[in-house]
Amino acid sequence: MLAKNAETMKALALKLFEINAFKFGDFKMKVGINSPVYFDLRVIVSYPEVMQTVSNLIQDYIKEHNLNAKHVCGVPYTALPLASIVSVQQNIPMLVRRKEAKAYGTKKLIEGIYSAGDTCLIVEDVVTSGSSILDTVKDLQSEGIVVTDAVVVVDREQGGAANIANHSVRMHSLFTLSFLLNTLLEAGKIQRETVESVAKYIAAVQIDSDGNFLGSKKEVVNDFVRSKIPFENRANLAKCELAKTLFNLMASKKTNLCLAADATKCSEVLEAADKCGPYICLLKTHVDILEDFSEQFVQDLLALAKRHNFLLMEDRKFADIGNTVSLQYAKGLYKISSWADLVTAHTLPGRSIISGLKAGLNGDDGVVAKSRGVFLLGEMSASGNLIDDKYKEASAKIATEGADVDFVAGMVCQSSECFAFPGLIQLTPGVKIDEASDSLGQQYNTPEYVVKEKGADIAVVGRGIMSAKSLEKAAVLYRDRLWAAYTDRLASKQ
Ligand SMILES: O=c1ccn([C@@H]2O[C@H](COP(=O)(O)O)[C@@H](O)[C@H]2O)c(=O)[nH]1
Repeated sequence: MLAKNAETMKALALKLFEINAFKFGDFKMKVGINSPVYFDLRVIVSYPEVMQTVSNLIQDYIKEHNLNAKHVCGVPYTALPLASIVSVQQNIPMLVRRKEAKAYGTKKLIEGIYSAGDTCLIVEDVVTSGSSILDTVKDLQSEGIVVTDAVVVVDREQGGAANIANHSVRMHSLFTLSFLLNTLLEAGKIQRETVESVAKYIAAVQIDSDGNFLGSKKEVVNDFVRSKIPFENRANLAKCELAKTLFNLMASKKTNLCLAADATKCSEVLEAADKCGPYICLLKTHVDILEDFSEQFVQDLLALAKRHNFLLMEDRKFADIGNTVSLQYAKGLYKISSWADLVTAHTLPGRSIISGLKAGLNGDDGVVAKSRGVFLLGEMSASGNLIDDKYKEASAKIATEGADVDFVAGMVCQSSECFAFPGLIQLTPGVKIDEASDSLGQQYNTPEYVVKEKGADIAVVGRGIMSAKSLEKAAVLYRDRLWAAYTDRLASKQ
């Protein structure tokens, strides 16, 4: 790395983390193995300043190391725009490798003007085994083009460089995974445990001299699965300030119980909030079922939340177009954005659901987006609900990718398969100790089952507490069982 670029590199590493081009969790890789760390450099096309910085660094590297070649070729598809910028700014003619030969016409695999014997420099975004680079090298070589060097943005340090070197191509990387991890550690963005568990995984999952993953022949332990990380550590990974606050509150108060205070009189909600307040991290409301809603109720509820240290979530399940959602959130009788720390929303309208909510905070009441957040619905507990795997996957993408992830505190869902990112909170409703269902489609599971088997971080309990003879005793019982299930989950081997 050039000394003059050291600061730029560090700033870029932090920016890549901020824009989710670099994330931690439990990710399925192309090679079929799960990984605790994932790079998605496809997102950088949405950040022109990041594209410019990365391509400047590639160009500096090429000049500094005299990697002169007659052509430049990006490995499809993520590296194509980077290679294009290098080509234009350095005046090096580009070659484009097709992933599939055209079914008609020339049937060429390499587009551009070249002659056998020409040299070509490869540009790639991320290298794991190096197989994508080698596929491109093979197609270039079959046209008689000479490839000796490849510049990559990130080397995951799993043996890709050696694999490529076995085919007589030198790999040069701007970033190594270790550099990125250390930069995030130094900046306080991740903890030492994160660095150690990623390093342990990378050391265990290296490729052998035949280019195969050693880890694929044995059980790979990814101890970066979110259910194995304590809440206080997950707080450091959260992109949303409210998620950080909630994780820390859960860890310090030792509770992962959310009370669904579903009552139709304000006095009943306030009574439940006062009696159960010391044992909960979150109190969930449906203010539209209150028959006597008033501004005074909001003030009283806020005072109880402060006294007993819990957050408020209005389970509004917003689902309209952005403009309507912004008005439903901030205006009307309930002025939800002025008092609810968190709200829930369906992902049915797409990403505009989040921008609509954020727009609702642009009014003149002084509430800032940093002090608010949303839980997106990824699954429902109602039997026969219409959510399928495709919808679930798309919802998880909205929660984990793009500029608005700083507003997403977590997902309302029934299982850990819904999302992998440990900086998000899984909120699971449908929890009751002694019943499996109600007469209107609600399905229940026990506290132990939802936390240990299904990955719930916070369990939502409504009638299990609200219908009990003693609200306080019921809250203590659920709090104790849920917290014990969480500590068992952390301690268990699998
Ligand atoms: O999928 C979902 C989403 C939200 N809920 C809400 O949680 C509570 C559950 O109440 P219980 O009395 O414990 O059944 C309620 O407010 C629902 O609106 C859900 O149940 N399922």
